[in-house]
Amino acid sequence: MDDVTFAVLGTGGIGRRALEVSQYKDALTPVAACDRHGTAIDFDGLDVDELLEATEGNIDNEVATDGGADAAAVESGVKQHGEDLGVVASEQARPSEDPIQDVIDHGDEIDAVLLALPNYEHDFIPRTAERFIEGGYSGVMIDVLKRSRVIDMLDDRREAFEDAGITFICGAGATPGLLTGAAALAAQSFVEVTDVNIHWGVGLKSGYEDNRGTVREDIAHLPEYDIETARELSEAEIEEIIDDHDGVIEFEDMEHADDVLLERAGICDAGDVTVGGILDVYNDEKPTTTTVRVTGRTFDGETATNTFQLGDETSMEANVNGPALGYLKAGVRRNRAGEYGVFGPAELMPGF
Ligand SMILES: NC(=O)c1ccc[n+]([C@@H]2O[C@H](COP(=O)([O-])OP(=O)(O)OC[C@H]3O[C@@H](n4cnc5c(N)ncnc54)[C@H](O)[C@@H]3O)[C@@H](O)[C@H]2O)c1
Repeated sequence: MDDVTFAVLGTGGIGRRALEVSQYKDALTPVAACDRHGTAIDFDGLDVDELLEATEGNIDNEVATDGGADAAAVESGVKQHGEDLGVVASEQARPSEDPIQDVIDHGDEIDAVLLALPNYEHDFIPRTAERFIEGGYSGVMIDVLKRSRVIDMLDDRREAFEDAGITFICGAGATPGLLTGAAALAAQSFVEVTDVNIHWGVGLKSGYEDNRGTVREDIAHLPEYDIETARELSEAEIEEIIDDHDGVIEFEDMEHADDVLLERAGICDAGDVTVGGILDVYNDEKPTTTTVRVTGRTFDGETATNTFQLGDETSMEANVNGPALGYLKAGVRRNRAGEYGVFGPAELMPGF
């Protein structure tokens, strides 16, 4: 594959690790990275080591997207070791009033854009995609979002993506993402899939501080919260919730887009997919083995369950960013072949 230049929008817990993992993938050159405060751009390739070192312990994960920081964000205080906030701590970055626009303005030199942005506002990623369309971008866009409803919002823009020449890959992290793809592969033994169960275990290897955005969004999946109420929680309230659960939070029946992504790939009905998991905020070790179970009927009348498990040693960061960058490359191949529109991770696997 020819060289692929890519940008990362959001250099929080996920975006920073995406830059790091990209160093181990062939033909991928990170040329731009931004957060809410600034942009680093270098078409010879960003110095990822410098950027990671400068932003270590200095992640901007304010509870804000483009709506401005609110009181909870200010109170949370970005963990800072220098004068500069987030990516601008790197000598390669410049402060910016509109970092995403900086990337859009250089879009003709960027083959793919990885959106490692928060999902506090469900339409933030679709709106960001629209800005790329308006800015004349034609390339690959890929996100690692979790919520089912956002897939529909992206689908609503399918024609606009097609007209623009954009190949949009949605829900391509770990779950949804890697595990959705695994379910699609496991389903190939069957002529009818009756049940897909995804149960994940995450121990936060890189620690709570670096993953505050993801933990807050996960709390929104607890029955007593939603995305709005989780957004309003102060840092102290989040820590109280974590303590109330002794650091181990269990989730059932989550709104994870694996369901709609498997349905749109024709594998099963969204209603036949259940997702749950256990998050251990304070420990490296996974509280349970991440397992995908796909149950179905074979052409010759047997009923069986195909099971896929992740190794317990694989971190959340490894399971999100390896697949995200792999799907990014798959997207670039499609884009270069002239295939545009919206694709989920299951559609990039063997189909029915
Ligand atoms: N699919 C999966 O398996 C999976 C797993 C983990 C996380 N995620 C998702 O990944 C996303 C990112 O998570 P995270 O932990 O890195 O979050 P984070 O809060 O640590 O980082 C978010 C980044 O986005 C930046 N940002 C916000 N608004 C911006 C704007 N207007 N312009 C430019 N940058 C902006 C912030 O500055 C920050 O750098 C979340 O939506 C999370 O749910 C998915």
